[in-house]
Amino acid sequence: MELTNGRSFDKLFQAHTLVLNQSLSIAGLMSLNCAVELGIADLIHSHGGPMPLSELARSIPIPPEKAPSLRRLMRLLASHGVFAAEPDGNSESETAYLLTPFSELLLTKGTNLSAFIRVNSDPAFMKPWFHMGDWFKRKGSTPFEVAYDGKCVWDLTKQRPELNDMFNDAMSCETCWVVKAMVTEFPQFFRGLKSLVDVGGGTGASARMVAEAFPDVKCTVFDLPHVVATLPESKLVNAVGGSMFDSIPPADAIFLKSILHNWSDEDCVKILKRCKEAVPPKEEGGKVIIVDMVINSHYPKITETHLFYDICMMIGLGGMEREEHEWRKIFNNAGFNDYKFFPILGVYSVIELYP
Ligand SMILES: C[S@@+](CC[C@H](N)C(=O)[O-])C[C@H]1O[C@@H](n2cnc3c(N)ncnc32)[C@H](O)[C@@H]1O
Ligand SMILES: O=c1cc(-c2ccc(O)cc2)oc2c(O)c(O)ccc12
Repeated sequence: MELTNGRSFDKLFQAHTLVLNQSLSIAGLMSLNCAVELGIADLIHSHGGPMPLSELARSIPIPPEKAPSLRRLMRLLASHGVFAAEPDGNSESETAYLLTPFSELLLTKGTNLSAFIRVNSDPAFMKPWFHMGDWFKRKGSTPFEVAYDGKCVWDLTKQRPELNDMFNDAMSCETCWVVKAMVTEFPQFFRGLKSLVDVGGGTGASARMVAEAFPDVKCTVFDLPHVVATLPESKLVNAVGGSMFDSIPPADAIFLKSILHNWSDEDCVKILKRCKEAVPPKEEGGKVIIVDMVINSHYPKITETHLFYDICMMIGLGGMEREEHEWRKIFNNAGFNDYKFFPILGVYSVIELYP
């Protein structure tokens, strides 16, 4: 038959479902962003137990006629595991909502990932996605640069402080979460160090966490001058402005989290050469600690996240996510022949390079 082209009707409708599903996947991200804007996770948390929809509607608060829309929003979010839904014990027709491990990561108290959701659903940061097709047909640059008249992320954030703050807050909330896990569960990476420089350390979140957990380690955050200029005075960490392509302040260890995936292979080699100049030899405890992604195919959700990030790096920064053999090539080209991969932090691996 013409329509099925030899395929079963079921197969055809599975494909049809996938096309419709993918073409509306924005509903997932933007509904999540809406939940962040409305502070729904905090409201359920303050309620202290399963929260009936009507109470949630009153606490946001929303006009009564929007309650059915809130029910639809919560139904989608619950189907994605953001919240859990159960029948309300006091009313047959109502549903009550609870937090899940996902929405616990949205609570403002503590380390939360709300700023990360906000940046990825912000119109200014979404704009480059609309220029992807156009960019493919041209030479050079990135979709971000096509969207912003040749400006890269760092040019735009330098020019627009509100975007600088939004980007840095997003990076730092996510990093706090990861580095907190690292210092508590894997302290061996930092033990014995006398000094550490967090290169591209943004708001200094990682450096502060390491300094708090290891008071003997002198911690420095090194980033572009316009980023370092926004940091408050701190007794805990030094802040140094500059470019990692020029020179990096010396230390026992250089820490690079979510830096190298922003850059091309050639730029990564340049950065790592500067890192090598900044640390003492392995025998004296020198090392570079990288926290970044290594594409693998062990867990489908992790692999999918790596591939999403890879495209995000392509549109935003001209960077990429890499497989282990691609990382090895970069390390060797930068003069590091001794390194170890530790796939221990979910989507992230820790990689130690020894000079
Ligand atoms: C994706 S963010 C990562 C921030 C932080 N390491 C984290 O994981 O949250 C990249 C950082 O690199 C910084 N950066 C960009 N170009 C740089 C350069 N040439 N020298 C130093 N830092 C740079 C940016 O300002 C930004 O803070
Ligand atoms: O999660 C992100 C998002 C970006 C990003 C998104 C959209 C743009 O137009 C530019 C950048 O950049 C990131 C990044 O550089 C990083 O190292 C980690 C996460 C993200």
